[in-house]
Amino acid sequence: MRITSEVAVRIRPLLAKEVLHRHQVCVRVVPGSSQVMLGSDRLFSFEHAFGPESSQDQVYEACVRPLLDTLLEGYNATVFCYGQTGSGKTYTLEGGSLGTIYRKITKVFIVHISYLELYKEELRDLLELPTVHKPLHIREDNKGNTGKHNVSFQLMVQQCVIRVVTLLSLMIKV
Ligand SMILES: Nc1ncnc2c1ncn2[C@@H]1O[C@H](COP(=O)(O)OP(=O)(O)OP(=O)(O)O)[C@@H](O)[C@H]1O
Repeated sequence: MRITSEVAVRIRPLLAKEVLHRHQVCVRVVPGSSQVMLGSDRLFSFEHAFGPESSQDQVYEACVRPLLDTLLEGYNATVFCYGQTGSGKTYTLEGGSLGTIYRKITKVFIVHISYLELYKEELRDLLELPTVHKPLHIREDNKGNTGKHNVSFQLMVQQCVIRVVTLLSLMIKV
């Protein structure tokens, strides 16, 4: 099996409260490149680098759209957001009035979507109403596989992302 991956970094704009507290921007995209400069002398390279002015569409076109084509060729694809709290993961997936993941919805088919967050050791169902908190547990079976109920956790996360991406591809092709 051949696995390829691309890493993109996105720098979000300062929030109003950060501006109010006179926080300073300490990282910037090197113009015309996919590198970011931390401070004045620490350079990091990525496959894609998006500055604070980047739009949801730009991120979508560069990072998600190409996966849909490979998905239709039969490959698996995963979009994974990683970052400290408040760094913009949710915004990138859902942000604005319609986010990267949802903005292409023009027609709805029968779809099954799982949307999970793994924070430290805690699993949260992000589609659950905020008023209904049902803790999910990661369990280990007698073979040492971790999972939620009988489903391999890794497989489950992979499947839910694939389902979302499949949904997007359906929506884009209609
Ligand atoms: N690219 C962006 N442009 C404008 N605002 C943004 C951007 N990215 C994030 N924000 C804003 O920053 C705040 C924090 O973002 P967000 O909630 O997406 O972070 P998060 O990484 O999902 O945090 P957590 O891990 O705590 O859920 C929000 O108010 C969001 O609207």
